[in-house]
Amino acid sequence: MEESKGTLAKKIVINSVIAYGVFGAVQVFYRLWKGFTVSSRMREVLKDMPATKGAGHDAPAGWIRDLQRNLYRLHDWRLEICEGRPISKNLGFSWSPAPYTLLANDPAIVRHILKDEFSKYTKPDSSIDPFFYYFEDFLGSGIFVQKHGVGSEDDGQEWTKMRKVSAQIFNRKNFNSMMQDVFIEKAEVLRRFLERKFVSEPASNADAVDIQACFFNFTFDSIMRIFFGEDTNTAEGQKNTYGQAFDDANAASRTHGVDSIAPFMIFTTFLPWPFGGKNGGFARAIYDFLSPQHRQLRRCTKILDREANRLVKNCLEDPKFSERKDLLALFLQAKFSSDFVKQMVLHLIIAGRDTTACLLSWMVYELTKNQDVQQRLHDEIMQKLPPGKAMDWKSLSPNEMPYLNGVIYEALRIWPPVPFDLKMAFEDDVLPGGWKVPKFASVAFIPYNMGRDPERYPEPLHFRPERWIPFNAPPQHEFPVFQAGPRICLGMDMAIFEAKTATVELLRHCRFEMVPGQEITYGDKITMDIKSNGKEQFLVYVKPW
Ligand code: HEM
Repeated sequence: MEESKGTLAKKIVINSVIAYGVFGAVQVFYRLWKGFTVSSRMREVLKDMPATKGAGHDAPAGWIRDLQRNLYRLHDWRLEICEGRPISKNLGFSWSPAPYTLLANDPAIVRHILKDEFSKYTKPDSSIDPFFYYFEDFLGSGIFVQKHGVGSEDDGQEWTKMRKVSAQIFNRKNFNSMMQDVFIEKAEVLRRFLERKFVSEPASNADAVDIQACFFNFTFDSIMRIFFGEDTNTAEGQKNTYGQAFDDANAASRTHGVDSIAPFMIFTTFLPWPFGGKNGGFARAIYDFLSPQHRQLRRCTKILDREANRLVKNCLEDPKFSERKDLLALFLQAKFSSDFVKQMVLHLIIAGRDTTACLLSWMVYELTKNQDVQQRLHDEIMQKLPPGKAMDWKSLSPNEMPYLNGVIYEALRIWPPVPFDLKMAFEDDVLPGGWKVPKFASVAFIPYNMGRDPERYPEPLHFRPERWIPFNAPPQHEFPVFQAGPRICLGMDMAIFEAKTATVELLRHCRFEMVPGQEITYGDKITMDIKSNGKEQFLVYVKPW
């Protein structure tokens, strides 16, 4: 009796293992078959579109090796492989819909995906794109990762709500005037800090200032006050828990996202549920658990959450709550839940802080390379807005300060803070020019390439603010540095105003010179920062005029 019970249990175990083996094999086979069918169809639809330029780029995933070799100069590589083609393709794997990417440089196509057929193209699906999956892990489900249109489960209602609420608050007059005062005050703090670093000839390396770090501190301090009503002073070296956790989480989500591209493909395609499958199953949970980067991400998101709770609580308990004009208070006064508000604010920080700091860093880089431009800009500032004269939206407008405006636009053109961006097609489509797009292909628009197109901008690498005088705002789809269409950047005016304020305040007093011996390139983040001799920094000497 005992023996037959044991034999029965053994049989059950063996049969279960066999059944699971068959079930698993069927799953994997089904996924491969489905992936193969979808990707064959994508290739068929794309057969008339040229591949990007490069050996092997015609073959499925044939460009990946070339990409790996060129990662350190990614944007210039893209410029070369797309040259002269309104759109070109990078075919994905034969057994998966990922990563089929179409690289567009033609304004008509950009307009089509971002505006005319807006509802067909949205954020990539995190079950196809691991990078996006970890971005969501870090950012939760705020405005940046919300889908719209046919690719979203709620027909874009959540995104519409977030966009509406933030747009109303961004347009409020009192919020805008508060913003203006904060930027001016924080720019003054930075200027005083830099004046303490003044050097005379000859300067030594010990006197060098990492101006990029200064700009990241400036934009962080400004945003903390505008969004949270919190007074931080990282510009003068003060440490800040929220800022540190934010930077560390951002870096960890990116590194872990890139590292997990290959394991993600294996878990989702070759492992049966529940060990693998959609979103990677247990295998992915274990992989994440064992990864130091992912542990770092979890640790930081906990800190961010704790800090955000503290800020929300302080705000609600503030006796002056009803008079406060920071974004957090405005959201809470409008009775949005604190969870919604925490996410919104986190997204606005990621949207607004690094982008503007990158713009200012590249602008100073160009000013150090083009001392005649720096001199002319200083002259305009001393003539129109000398020290002591107040700045506001009007006095910084393109009409009042055309050269300053030209300098900012020229920096945005050559060094767009978001140099590359993509959307995923959630329906078959046909682009202007007759190019067919299959469902699940990603379509990228590339401000870096478009700003360096010699037909639109002759001698594109020459920094010439005069190109923008007199100023006619470029059509969004021809200059998609802030994106275009219904999802155009909400903070565009704020960013340009912030950059102008800082530029005027600094250039009134300080002159910048590049520290010699730096090999300047860009980093590999979503926002393009400066790398000098392999480090994320840009060293300058600060001198009086
Ligand atoms: C030079 C500075 C800036 C640049 C170049 C820039 C660029 C962009 C780009 C390219 C996008 C589209 C991203 C995507 O959905 O794929 C975007 C979206 C957005 N930006 Fe900016 N941005 C800048 C500054 C700011 C600032 C200061 C804020 C305000 C906090 C801000 C708020 C937003 C928001 C909320 C979105 C999402 C809009 C939506 O999805 O509906 N940005 N920005």
